Amino acid sequence: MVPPLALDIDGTLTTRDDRIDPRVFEVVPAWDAPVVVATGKSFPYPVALCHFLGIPERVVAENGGVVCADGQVSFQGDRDRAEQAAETFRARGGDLGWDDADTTNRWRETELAARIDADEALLREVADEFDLEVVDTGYAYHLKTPGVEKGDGLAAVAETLGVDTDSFVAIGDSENDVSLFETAGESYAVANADDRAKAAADTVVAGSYFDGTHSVLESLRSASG
Ligand SMILES: O=C(O)COP(=O)(O)O
Ligand SMILES: [Mg+2]
Repeated sequence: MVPPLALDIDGTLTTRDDRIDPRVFEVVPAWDAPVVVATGKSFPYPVALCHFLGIPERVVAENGGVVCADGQVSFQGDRDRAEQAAETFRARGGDLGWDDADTTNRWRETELAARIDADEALLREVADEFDLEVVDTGYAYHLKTPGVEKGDGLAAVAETLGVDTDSFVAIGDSENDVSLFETAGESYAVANADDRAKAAADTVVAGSYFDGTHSVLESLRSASG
């Protein structure tokens, strides 16, 4: 039997140029165990990914802020506080960096994200004042409630599914995956992962992006017989 999976999206299911690797559409729907998509992106993104993969919506979004499994959704984190902090950030000359449509934050319910070229020092200063934290995924800065983590989201999904968290294999690439790695029984960082993710993972694989993820999935599949 293959193990259940907790998969990050950006940097893990993607290519170097931020596209979903086409092999994801072959390998993930054929995986014969639950797959949880655990991301910093807002809720509609992993839901859409599950939909178009043809797999059940088992999702941790917004770094643990939104958790969905078996048709139930729950929320953790204080978006209003993040909004207030963002207002202060803007008043001091900061810019979250999105256009008017702001599809990055438009559907975000528990935190806010800033573009990776936003003023990090100012964002951290303001976050401190509002008792929020800044998480750097390499793709965006997330202004979030401390203690809301992907790992707790995975634990909640695992409980809903009646599956032990220890049986999960997690694969990811950045500091927002550290809690996921700690919660899952076994964890892998892809080669493009940041230092925190690499330090937290049981194994750092040689391949980058989905090449690395694919190699893990292949070896799990052959080990399962
Ligand atoms: O939303 C981000 O910044 C990164 O998303 P990820 O957690 O899927 O890598
Ligand atoms: Mg990632």
